[in-house]
This record gives sequence, C-alpha cells and structure tokens, in this order.
Amino acid sequence: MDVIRIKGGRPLKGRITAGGAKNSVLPIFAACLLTEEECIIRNVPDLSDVRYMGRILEHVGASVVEEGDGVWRIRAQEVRSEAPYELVRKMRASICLLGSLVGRLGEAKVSMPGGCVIGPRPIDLHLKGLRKLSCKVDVEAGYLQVDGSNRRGGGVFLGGRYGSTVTGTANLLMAAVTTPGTTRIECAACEPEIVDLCAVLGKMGAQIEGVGSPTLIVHGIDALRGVDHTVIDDRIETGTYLIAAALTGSDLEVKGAPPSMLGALHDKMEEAGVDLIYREGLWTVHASGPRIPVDLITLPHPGFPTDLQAQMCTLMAVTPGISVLTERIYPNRFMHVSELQRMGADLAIEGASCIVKGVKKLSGAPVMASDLRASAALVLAGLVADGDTWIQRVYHLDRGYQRMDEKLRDVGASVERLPAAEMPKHLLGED
Ligand SMILES: CC(=O)N[C@H]1[C@@H](OP(=O)(O)OP(=O)(O)OC[C@H]2O[C@@H](n3ccc(=O)[nH]c3=O)[C@H](O)[C@@H]2O)O[C@H](CO)[C@@H](O)[C@@H]1O
Ligand SMILES: C=C(OP(=O)(O)O)C(=O)O
Repeated sequence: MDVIRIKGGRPLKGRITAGGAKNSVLPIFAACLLTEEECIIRNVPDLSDVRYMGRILEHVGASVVEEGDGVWRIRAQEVRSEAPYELVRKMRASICLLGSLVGRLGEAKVSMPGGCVIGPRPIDLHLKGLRKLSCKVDVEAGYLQVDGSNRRGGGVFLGGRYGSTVTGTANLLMAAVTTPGTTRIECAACEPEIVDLCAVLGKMGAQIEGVGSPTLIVHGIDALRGVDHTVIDDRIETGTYLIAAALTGSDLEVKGAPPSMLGALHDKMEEAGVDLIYREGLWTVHASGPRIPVDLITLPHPGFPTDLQAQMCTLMAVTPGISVLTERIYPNRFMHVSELQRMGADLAIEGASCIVKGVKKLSGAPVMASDLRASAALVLAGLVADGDTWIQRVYHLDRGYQRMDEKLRDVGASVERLPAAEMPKHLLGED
C-alpha cells in the first residue's frame, strides 16, 4: 500500500488539467448496458472506481476495452441480470446497474449497497421510483430483486429529506427510457452529471424532456442504439485545484469544468477574496491577496457541492477569522476534521456544522485518509503545512483523483507517493 509525503510551503505555478468526471462516467458506463450496440466513451479518467465499474460490466456480460487516451469501448451484446455482493459492496455507485438492467432486461438482481463512512446512504427513493413504474421490488437476503416485466410509465416525486437523489435520478432515467408510456420525474437531480447522462441517453435514442431541470419527462421507446460520447470535465477535481491555488496563494491556471458547473464555488472564492477568471476553457487564479472567511451550506446543484466541503474546510482553516461550513447533504461528512486538527487546525463540530477559526499555520503530521474528499482535504493541507505531512490509505484518493500527486508535482509542489515501507516506522498508524 502507498503513502503520500508532502513537504509544505511551495507555491504552485503553471497549468493543471482536470480529467473526465467520475460521477458522470460511472452511470454512463452503466447506461452502456441499455443497448446491444457498441458504445464509445471518451475523456474517461484513469481512476480505480472507473476500472472497477468496467469489471462489473464485464461480470454482467459486457465486453469492455480500454483503448488508451481515455477512450473506452463497451459492448453488451448479452447481459446477465445479477450483480453480486462481492462486486457491489466495494463501490457504492454500482447501484447504477439497477436501473440499466431493468431498462435492458426488464429485471435485475443487485446486492444492496452498504452505507459508507460519509454517513448512511439509503436507496429508498430509488426503490420508490421503480415501484412507481409498476416494477415489483423485493429485498431478499441482502439482494434487491426487481421484476419490471409489466412496467409502465408513471409519476414519481423523487424528493427526500435531503432533496433529490443523484444516482436515484440516474437509475430511474435508465429504467424509464424503455418503459412503455410516459414517466414524469419531479424533484429530479439537476447535477451536471445527470445532464451528461441525459445527453448520452438522448444520443442513444431516448426521448427525455426537461433536461437540466427538476422535472424530467421520459417517453419510453423499445430499444436504444450505440453512442459515441465525450464525458464532461470533473467539476470537483477542477474545484479542488482552484482551492489548492487559493490556499497556496499561487498564480495557477486550471483547465477543467466551466463556471456553469462551478457557480457556487466561484461565488464563494470571490467572497473569500480570491481572484478567478475563466476564459476559453481555462481558469486563471490570482490568490496572493488577503483572504476573508466565508460561511457556506452544502446543497444540491446549483448550490455548494458537498464534494467540495472538506477542501473548503482546509482553505478556511488557514484563513484569518471564523467561518461556518454546514452540511445539508450528509450531516456527518466531517471525517477530515479530526485529521486537520492533528495538523493544528482549530475546528469544532456543532451538529451538522463545522466552526472554523483560521490559524496562521498548519504543521505537517502523519494523518489517515478516511474517504475520497477527506483525502483531498489532507493533501491540500499538506501543501501549506510546515514540515512533512504523511498520508496513509491514499487508495481513497485514487477513487476520484487521477494521479493527483503527479499533477501537483508538475506545478511545483513537493508531493511524493511512496511504498508504505518507506514511511518512518514511528509515524505509521495502524492499517
Ligand atoms: C457516484 C455519485 O454520483 N456520487 C455522488 C452522488 O451520490 P449519491 O447519488 O449516492 O447521493 P444522493 O444524491 O443519492 O444523496 C443525497 C442525499 O439524499 C439521501 N438519500 C439518497 C437516496 C435515497 O434513496 N434516499 C435518501 O435519503 C442521501 O442519504 C443523501 O443525504 O451525489 C452526492 C451528493 O451530491 C455526491 O456526494 C456523490 O459524490
Ligand atoms: C462521495 C463520493 O463518491 P461516491 O458517491 O462514489 O461514494 C464523492 O465523489 O465525493
């Protein structure tokens, strides 16, 4: 297992490029099961989650070929309806198979996904949606069994306690595109990754109205065709590097997702005193001026994304003054807090909020990554900490950031990935 060592205090300079969006690719790969024709997916990031989704598709019968340069060819001539526990438990997003298998075969048997460290992750809305399409849904021995042989269109309100559901919307769309009649989804997720999925389904022949809005109307068709699609850039990866520039007071260029996908972050960064300009696909950050603390609340898109909350926590941890970061999507998504505290951050959790009192300096320490975005927050903290930061369990990072260590090194940071054996023994945490 690898660890990452960061020597803090180096400014970043140059250009960093974000890859394709993980949260688009995963449901789009699942959507490739909807047709027996070949699908070509481009701008696919090289991430452990993506490779894993490829393996799951192979398990259900698809041929999955990585051509290089981010191009994957997927062809599902024959498809099996079962995705077992051994596969589903390792990656929550594999639940996206539920909708695509129902859409292709009219039936699915998919293991119930577990919760995860960011909090409980129920799928009641996914199931409610399928039932509203007249699918029979049973949970038996840890498996979801869906019989959609008599499915027909219907009206579904997908709102829950925390707003809509992103993968629930993806699942329902994939089931609805081949469901006879018209399906009306109210309170659908409006995330750019759902818009991207709709673009793929549209190219495959699906008839979807209202794309990008909370009301999606799907007119079912018999069969879908193949597709050639370029995935959108990853707004969370882009945002993470914009925050890295602000944090290190650097002049950095970031190529990636546009302001239309990052409006809430753009707004908060301006409020924080960071100068950001976007022109022709490129963000330019000037961050040498004084910073101001900001409060934020995570919300469904276009609100501030929960997937950037941990990284903003690092930025605010070294911004003079007090800021309050409130989670409205995952009330317990604060695993980064205890590790940032170990680096000297002054943070306190109050219910679903983190109260951040900016400190002058963080100091390098051995820390443990606990989930994807918490890992990114620790890498960012390491960039500005005095001394060395050692991060264990970096496999979390590799789920969603393609070669983050290399990308940061290319713009001047001292970030090294090393075998765990090279970490000084007295710094090693339990693993
Ligand atoms: C692969 C992928 O795209 N992952 C993203 C997706 O996760 P994911 O699609 O799993 O997140 P959801 O949008 O479903 O969850 C949002 C909220 O709704 C709740 N909920 C969800 C489904 C349900 O049936 N019942 C229910 O109560 C969840 O517990 C959570 O509090 O959106 C999240 C919120 O933007 C992001 O953090 C994840 O990065
Ligand atoms: C929580 C995330 O991903 P997932 O839904 O795949 O766990 C994320 O991308 O931050």
